[in-house]
Amino acid sequence: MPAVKVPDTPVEVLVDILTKANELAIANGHVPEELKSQLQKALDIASGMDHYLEKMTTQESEPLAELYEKTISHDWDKVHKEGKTMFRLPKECITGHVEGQTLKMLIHMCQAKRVLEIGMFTGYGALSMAEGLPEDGCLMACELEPYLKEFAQSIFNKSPHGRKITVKTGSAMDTLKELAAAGEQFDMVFIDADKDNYINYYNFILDNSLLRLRGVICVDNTLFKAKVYLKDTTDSNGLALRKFNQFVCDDPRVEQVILPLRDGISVIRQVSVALSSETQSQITDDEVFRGVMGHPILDRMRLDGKVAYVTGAGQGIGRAFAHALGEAGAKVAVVDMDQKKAEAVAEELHLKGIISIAITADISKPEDVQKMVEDIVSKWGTVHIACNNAGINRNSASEDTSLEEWDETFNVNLRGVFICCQAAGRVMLKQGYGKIINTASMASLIVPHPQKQLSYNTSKAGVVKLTQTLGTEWIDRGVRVNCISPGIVDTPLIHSESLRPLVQRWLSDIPAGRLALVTDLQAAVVYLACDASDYMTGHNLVIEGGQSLW
Ligand SMILES: C[S@@+](CC[C@H](N)C(=O)[O-])C[C@H]1O[C@@H](n2cnc3c(N)ncnc32)[C@H](O)[C@@H]1O
Repeated sequence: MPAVKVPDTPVEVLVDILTKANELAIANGHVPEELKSQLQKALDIASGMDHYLEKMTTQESEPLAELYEKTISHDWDKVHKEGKTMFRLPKECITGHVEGQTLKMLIHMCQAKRVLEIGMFTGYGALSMAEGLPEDGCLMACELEPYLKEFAQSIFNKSPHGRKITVKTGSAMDTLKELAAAGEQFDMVFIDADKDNYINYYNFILDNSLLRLRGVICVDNTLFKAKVYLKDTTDSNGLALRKFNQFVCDDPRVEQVILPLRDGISVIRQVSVALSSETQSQITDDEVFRGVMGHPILDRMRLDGKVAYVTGAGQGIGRAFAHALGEAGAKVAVVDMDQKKAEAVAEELHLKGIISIAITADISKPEDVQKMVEDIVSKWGTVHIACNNAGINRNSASEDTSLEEWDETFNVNLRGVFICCQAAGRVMLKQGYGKIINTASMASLIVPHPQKQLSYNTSKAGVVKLTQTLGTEWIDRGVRVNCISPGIVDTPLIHSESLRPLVQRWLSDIPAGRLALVTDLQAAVVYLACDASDYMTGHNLVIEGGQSLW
């Protein structure tokens, strides 16, 4: 879509002045050539900028382009004269392409899920921001004019992101009061309504905690056609914005920058305020108040810079663990007997920007395990997180269980896990730090039925005892060993011919009323892998929808 210029930004004012000066210079025979050439150059620089920004900024989506087109071609005078809008709305109100994409980028950068917009107009900014929100994100747009809600809604309905937007008509201040009374909070607030009220909106948001800790306030038009800094300004909006900018600049609760984009966008974030002596006497200023090392709890669960491996990561629980550890920031070695599966999962992680490698290893073979650990150490220097997850399950009545089946199960489930713990543990003990997370099973606590799986149950009980023993033996050298005991997980393993008919039977034994999903286990592995769980060792973390309690 061809870019339509929105007038009245500092750059546009500059272009206007330079154009006039240039015309005067050309018309006046006494102006030196050198001055004319410099003027032309200044005009080229100023007039080319907006066009270049439009061209180099990611193109807007179809619905946004339609919204823009519909807004600028609408007869706003007519609808006002017909009494459909309270005020005559200038089409230049619209945020537009470059600013819309900037807002969308800010949404991504602060990972916002809940956004508040004050002053929606036809919804260009709202839809741009909604496009940047995750699927379960939401945007509340405040707009005085009911006519605009209908206008915008017809286009929101054409976008898959439109359903994230709720429009609240009426005075924005009334809506803010309602939201505060309901205890609502937002990750980002975009203020773009009546300029005289900017300070009131801003103060209300901060005073009533409508902005969550680490949230961001963006404010539009804060350069207001350069009037905020031109000495001869008499325009009331220009003066209101000058006052607003100074107020925010002097406010110790926040930091701000004004981006000289279009008509100026202020980006404001809250900072923790130095405590006054009066407040200091009322509160306990410790790590609970400030966060351990200054980190809020969710940040303490991040695994940035950590090196992890997950065995049996080619599918099911292991794959989910590999994704979870990677999403939390760790580099992940995806280990599986099946090379293709390991490579496929490593590729999935890579597509999500997670650093990963695929390693083929049979964990029942000590030489494979040794090589696995050596490969990881030679690639990434160490191992911090060892997820010993690979396991097998065979079914047979105990009186018929062969020694082959017993040995095969124990070789992977217990001996294999021990070999992995030992190989990774040696690296970890040497560096005085490590997190080992073994996959045990609810079968370590109860005897799942009616299927018969003696060797599996016994081997998993062994994993718990192995975990308890290593967990207590190694904790004083910085290595924590814990295990996770999932209930019956909906993985390819249980879709075998023999197990499928048992699913209904199992469901009646599970208080949660459903099988576990691999995603139900992901937070647990991240928790056990992160420093926030440092005081936990030798623990069996049971995640079974309550099944072991019935
Ligand atoms: C600059 S436009 C907003 C542009 C919009 N953010 C966009 O992305 O295109 C300002 C809007 O604020 C609305 N407005 C003005 N005063 C208001 C108030 N007190 N409460 C709610 N909305 C208001 C106007 O009707 C107008 O639609």
